[in-house]
Amino acid sequence: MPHDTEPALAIAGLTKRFGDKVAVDAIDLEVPRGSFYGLVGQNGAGKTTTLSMAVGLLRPDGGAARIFGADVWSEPNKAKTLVGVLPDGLAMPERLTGREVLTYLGLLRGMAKEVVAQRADELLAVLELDGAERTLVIEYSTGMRKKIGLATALLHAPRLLVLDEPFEAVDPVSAATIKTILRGFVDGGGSIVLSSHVMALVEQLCDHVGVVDQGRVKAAGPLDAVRGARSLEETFVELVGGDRNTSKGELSWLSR
Ligand SMILES: Nc1ncnc2c1ncn2[C@@H]1O[C@H](COP(=O)(O)OP(=O)(O)OP(=O)(O)O)[C@@H](O)[C@H]1O
Repeated sequence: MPHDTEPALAIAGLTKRFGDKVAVDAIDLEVPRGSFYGLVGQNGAGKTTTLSMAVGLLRPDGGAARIFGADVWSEPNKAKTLVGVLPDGLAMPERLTGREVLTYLGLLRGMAKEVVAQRADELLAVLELDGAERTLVIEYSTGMRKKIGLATALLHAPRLLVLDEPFEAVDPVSAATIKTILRGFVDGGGSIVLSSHVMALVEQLCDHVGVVDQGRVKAAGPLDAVRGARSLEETFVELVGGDRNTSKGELSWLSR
C-alpha cells in the first residue's frame, strides 16, 4: 500500500520541450490527498502536457511525478492502479459500443468479469449512456465521448482521478450528474485534479487551484489563499497578464 503521508500527486521539476518550444518549464505541483484540485491556464499554457506527463502518458524531458508516492515511470503498475485518467482527445476503440469499451478495459486491468459487468451497468445508467448501448463509440457525440471516458477512468475505483477538461462539450444535465459523482468521490476519500478554462466551475468544485502560464506555475495552493478577496477570474486575468488582452484600438473594423 502507498505510504499514508504521501500526497495524491506530487510533480517535481517536470519539463517538456517540443522542438524549440518549452511547453512545460520545470513545474512543481502538489495535490494533497483528499483535495479537489483545479488546474487553470490559457490555451497552450501547458495543462494537458503537464497532466499527460503526470500520469505516465507522455515521457518528460526532466523531472518526476509520483502518485501516492509511486513513481509513474519506475513503478508504472503501482501508479496506474491508483489513478483513473480522462485524457484530452481520448483515443478509444472506435468500433466498440460503450459497454464493450468498459468490458474490454476492465478485463485488461485484471478485474473480475462480474464486477466489470455490474460497474458497467451502473456507470452507463448514471451517465445516461445506457440508451446508447448499441451505438459504436465512433458514432458518439463529443460529450458522449467525455462521459464514456469518465466511465473508463472510474471503472477500477481509483484513489486519484486526473481529468483533462471533463466538462468540455458536456450538456448541463450531464454536467450536474458528473459534478455529483466527483463530489461524492472526494467525500468518499478520493482525490481529484482536473483542468478547466471555466473559473466559475473551478470555484464551485475545487478547494485547491494551480494557475499555469507559459509552462510555469504562477500561483498554487488552497483556493481562498490563491484568489484572496477577489474572484478566481480576476485573479487569473491579473496573474496571466491582462496586458495580453485585446486593446481598444484592435479590430476597429468590426465597429460600425
Ligand atoms: N505534440 C505536440 N507537438 C508540438 N507542440 C505541442 C504538442 N503538444 C503541445 N504542444 C505545445 O505545447 C504547448 C502547451 O500545450 P498544452 O496542450 O499542454 O496546453 P493546454 O494548457 O492544455 O492548452 P488548452 O487549454 O488549449 O488545451 C502549446 O504551445 C502547444 O502548442
